[in-house]
Amino acid sequence: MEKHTEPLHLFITGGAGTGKSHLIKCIQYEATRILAQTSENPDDLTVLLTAPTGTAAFNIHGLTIHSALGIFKTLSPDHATLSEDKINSLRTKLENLQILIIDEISMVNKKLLFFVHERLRQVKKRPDKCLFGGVSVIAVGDFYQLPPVKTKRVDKLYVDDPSNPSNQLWNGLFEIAELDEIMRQREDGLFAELLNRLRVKQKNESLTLFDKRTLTHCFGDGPDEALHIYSTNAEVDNFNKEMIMKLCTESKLIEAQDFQKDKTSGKLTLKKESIAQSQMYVFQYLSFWPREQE
Ligand SMILES: Nc1ncnc2c1ncn2[C@@H]1O[C@H](COP(=O)(O)OP(=O)(O)OP(=O)(O)O)[C@@H](O)[C@H]1O
Repeated sequence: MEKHTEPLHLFITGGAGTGKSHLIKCIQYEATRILAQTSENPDDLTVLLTAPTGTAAFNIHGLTIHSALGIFKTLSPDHATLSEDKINSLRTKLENLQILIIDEISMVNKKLLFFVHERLRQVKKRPDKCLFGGVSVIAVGDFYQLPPVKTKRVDKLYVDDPSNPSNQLWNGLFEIAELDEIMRQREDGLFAELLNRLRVKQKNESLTLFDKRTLTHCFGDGPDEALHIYSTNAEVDNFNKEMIMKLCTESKLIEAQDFQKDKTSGKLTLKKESIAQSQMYVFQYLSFWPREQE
């Protein structure tokens, strides 16, 4: 791989289960291996795997964008530039970074992407116009999935708004690659195709008769150990209770003790009323099982 190739801006998209996360792990592995050959120190961090939330980052064994690039959650303009001290310590970690991978890009808004651009530019000591400081960016995700929190429509990445200076960081810049084969349900083609149709459906569009039939056909209890998904908490509780009763043969009554802080002394005191409530709660669940003979 040439050391000074033009930076890549690639958006990999596709519906749920098409293998986006799987693919980026492969890209990270291969790119790290290849770039290690051109680095002076093979242990240099050349590829960074990130996601906008902790859960999404955990799923790909990566870091959150905020922690990886020293970005504050508030995204306040005061923090767009880091102090020299902080930027230096970030620079020691990222000075050889060549590829930034961002998973779940649908949850990133224009402001956050601007902070990413700014931070990389500072780390790489590049001028304003140098997009993402010359680092290649591979964004992965599906705009039909979760949107960014508390973001107006115009601040969403895919909304083309030339009046917004951050618009140029996404619209017209990223090349699109689409994965169109669902890998997660690959043994059930009919169901996978139905999921693809649901993906692009509007709330006010009703299901076709064919799709309704396919879904009805999917109803069933399945094996007990399989993950069950219900639409209400009451149904979840019922199923959990049933399973507990099936699996547990012994019962124990545990007395709960609830404490509260005394406003005058500041000490914790036992709360009388709620003990009864707690006991009832425990009893409600445990009384289904046969009690031990006293
Ligand atoms: N090329 C492949 N061959 C076989 N299995 C694959 C392939 N790509 C992905 N998978 C499997 O398909 C499942 C879904 O993949 P993955 O989680 O990467 O999809 P995704 O597009 O990121 O989904 P989501 O949008 O829901 O996060 C995983 O179990 C993964 O191991």
